[in-house]
Amino acid sequence: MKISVFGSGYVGLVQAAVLAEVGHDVVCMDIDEQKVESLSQGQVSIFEPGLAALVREGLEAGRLHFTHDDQLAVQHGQVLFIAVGTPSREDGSADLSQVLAVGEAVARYREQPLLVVEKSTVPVGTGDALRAHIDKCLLKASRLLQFDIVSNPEFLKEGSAVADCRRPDRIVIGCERDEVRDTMRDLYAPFNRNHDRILFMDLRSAELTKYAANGMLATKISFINQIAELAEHLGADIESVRLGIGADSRIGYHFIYPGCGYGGSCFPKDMRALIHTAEQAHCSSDLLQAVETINQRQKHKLFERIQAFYKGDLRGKTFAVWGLAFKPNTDDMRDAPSRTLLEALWAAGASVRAFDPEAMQQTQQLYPDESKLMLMGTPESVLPGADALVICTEWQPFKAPDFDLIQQRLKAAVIFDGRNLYDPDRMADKGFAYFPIGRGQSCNLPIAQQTWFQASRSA
Ligand SMILES: NC(=O)c1ccc[n+]([C@@H]2O[C@H](COP(=O)([O-])OP(=O)(O)OC[C@H]3O[C@@H](n4cnc5c(N)ncnc54)[C@H](O)[C@@H]3O)[C@@H](O)[C@H]2O)c1
Ligand SMILES: O=c1ccn([C@@H]2O[C@H](COP(=O)(O)OP(=O)(O)O[C@H]3O[C@H](CO)[C@@H](O)[C@H](O)[C@H]3O)[C@@H](O)[C@H]2O)c(=O)[nH]1
Repeated sequence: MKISVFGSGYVGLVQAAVLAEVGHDVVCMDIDEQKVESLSQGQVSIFEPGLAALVREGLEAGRLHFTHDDQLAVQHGQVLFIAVGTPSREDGSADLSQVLAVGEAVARYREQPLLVVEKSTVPVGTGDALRAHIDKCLLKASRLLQFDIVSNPEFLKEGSAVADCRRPDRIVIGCERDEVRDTMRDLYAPFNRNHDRILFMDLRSAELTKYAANGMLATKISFINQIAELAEHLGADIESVRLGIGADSRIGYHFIYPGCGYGGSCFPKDMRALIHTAEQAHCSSDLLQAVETINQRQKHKLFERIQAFYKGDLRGKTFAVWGLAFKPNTDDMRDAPSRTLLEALWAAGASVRAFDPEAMQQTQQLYPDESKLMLMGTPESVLPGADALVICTEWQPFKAPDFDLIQQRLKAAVIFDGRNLYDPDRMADKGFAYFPIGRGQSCNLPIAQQTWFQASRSA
């Protein structure tokens, strides 16, 4: 099938490459000329396991093409995916200007019937608004076009985007006509062989499904982080609690890892947009707001812990940071919790030496001032002379490090762990002052709480 994909970011590029892999003839369009140029030569600027090889295979097979010519791209496919950005506006709502711009290109250049598929995450009602926008543009240009709007939200996770697209848990399709359903079923047939993963529904339900999925996942994270805070204050261990609740199959082990808050390009933005949508619809959004508030607090947790340990004076101190990307296996720094930490440390007069296996270039572009941030080539090289080690992202190589080496190189054996990678008892045995998240007595409680805790234990 001939397919056009607008946007060659994490979603558009992966979708285009995976569709080309199964035999579709795909043209991927982006307004970023430099990106198009590099992609046409098989150079992928984002880090996503398996993606670069897949793009090169698609190019070599002649089934994947990149262009910045919107006319060519609009005219190519019988199905056109919109995978452009939908960033937050100041009031939290989703900025749909990139989506509407694609609609304008459709109205300007398309002559044959077309399925316009929303792949971007867009608020409920966007499908209707997009249809009205295209109709308005057509009317203005005195043109006629037969087109349908389909909602087909994307659920891929960064770091496993190719695998998620090849084997989706479900394929949600919101549309209105049987003929459209048949085309979408044909398009996704290679991904739907072993059991039927396609869920057809109406447009608005499909749009809401995407936000509800992210809302549910974000809620799980803020829930466990709130319980982690409680565990700290009560002298309980959140890691035992996590296992204890995860064993209940109704709860499960997924997405209940406590940490230094959720980040990335999706959860924070989509939670804000969902809250905005609820407000616009005069519905309550208390739960969603609480999830966001808890997350904001959680992102400051590491800094607060560090500040408490050094009694509020961080001037002249240096911190070694492991992990900058918002999660492992990506180089994405969008809304990464590490950024909250770095910026707070700098504001308090400290400097940072940091390492991340993939996000160094992105970080360098964001924070070029070397007097504040020194980016080093290995995890070990950030340690010499640093006052403490801080862990923001749970990359594999950080999970079993050489603790003797850490101890030798740091000024003092102090670790603040935003991802609970190590066993507190073993760390104490090794002579570390170790501060994880939600692990009872190891969490550097303020003195008043420690006194209360000790008193309540001996009572
Ligand atoms: N990143 C994820 O993990 C993920 C997962 C699921 C859904 N989503 C959603 O998918 C959408 C895209 O996300 P992303 O992370 O791929 O964004 P991105 O910023 O990585 O990529 C968007 C791309 O669209 C291009 N673009 C902008 N306007 C354009 C236009 N008019 N025509 C063609 N290209 C245009 C940009 O140059 C950019 O390359 C968002 O709505 C996001 O919420 C993202
Ligand atoms: O138990 C957990 C799981 C995740 N996180 C954090 O949550 C954030 C998001 O993680 P993840 O969901 O794995 O990454 P994303 O790539 O942002 O994917 C989410 O956002 C995408 C964009 O909408 C959706 O498509 C995916 O289904 C959804 O998982 C990261 O900062 C993680 O560190 C935790 O703190 N604890």
